[in-house]
Amino acid sequence: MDFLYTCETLKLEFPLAEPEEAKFVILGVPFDGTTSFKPGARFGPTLIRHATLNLESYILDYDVDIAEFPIADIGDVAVVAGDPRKTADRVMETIKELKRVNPSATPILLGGEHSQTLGAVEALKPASYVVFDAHLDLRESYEDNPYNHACVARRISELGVREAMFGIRSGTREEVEYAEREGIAWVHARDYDFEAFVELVKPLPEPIYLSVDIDVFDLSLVPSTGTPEAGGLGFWDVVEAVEWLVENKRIAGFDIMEVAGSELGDVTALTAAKLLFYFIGAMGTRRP
Ligand SMILES: N=C(N)NCCCCNCCCN
Ligand SMILES: [Mn+2]
Ligand SMILES: [Mn+2]
Repeated sequence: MDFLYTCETLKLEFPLAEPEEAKFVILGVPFDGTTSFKPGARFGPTLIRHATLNLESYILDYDVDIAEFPIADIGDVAVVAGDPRKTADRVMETIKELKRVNPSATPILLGGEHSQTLGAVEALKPASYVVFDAHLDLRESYEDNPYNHACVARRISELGVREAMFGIRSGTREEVEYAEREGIAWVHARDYDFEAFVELVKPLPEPIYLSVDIDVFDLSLVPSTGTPEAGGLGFWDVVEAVEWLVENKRIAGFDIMEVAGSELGDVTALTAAKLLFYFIGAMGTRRP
């Protein structure tokens, strides 16, 4: 099928399913219009797809081959350069189009700036937002733009979506106060462990939108992300949390955002691609 706002790009190498029949539908969002530190998020989706070429589709610890799952790749959203709100509108429209033809599809966004998660959340209307991120992203506005990536969790919270955040190690006093006022739970990267995660997400209403800002990982794993921060989580920390959510909660959608770089084979994209495979593997083998 044709979507109004997508364009062709490098696709995954798997035998791909049509979006109408797929269980997983990948959509790239190559937007980097509000990046303030390191550039390159516009290359994120292409870098992740390319990085998948390095990976086996068979997942050893699950004994599953994700190439056997119905996965569609509908390409990238045609971005409105420099305008995060208009681009997020296109993300929203694209996901709505998809859900009209395939209500049971799980959309997977590959970014691109975290600002674009807002469009996916607006389309899917989850009850809760679980996010792995170095940053609180709770600013009212940043650099004169309320749709800057540093504001995305604030905009989502204003929609009445419950939030829980993990791996945090950067924010302002105002953001911390906002979280406190609104009852938004967050766990500092220093205090993160699996038990703390389960305790906070267990009571959250479903369905859940799960967002991984790649900068949640220690910067050794994601050196090219736009606003890297030392002291982050390890790879298996996040995989284990994803596995718990997939097993125990209904997932409305998933994303891996803030992947950036300027060279194929970038470490950051390799981290993202591996996480993508684990998410699909875990979802594809969950108990019905
Ligand atoms: N969500 C984000 N990526 N936020 C990062 C915002 C950039 C804050 N730099 C502040 C630097 C002060 N000297
Ligand atoms: Mn971040
Ligand atoms: Mn973020």
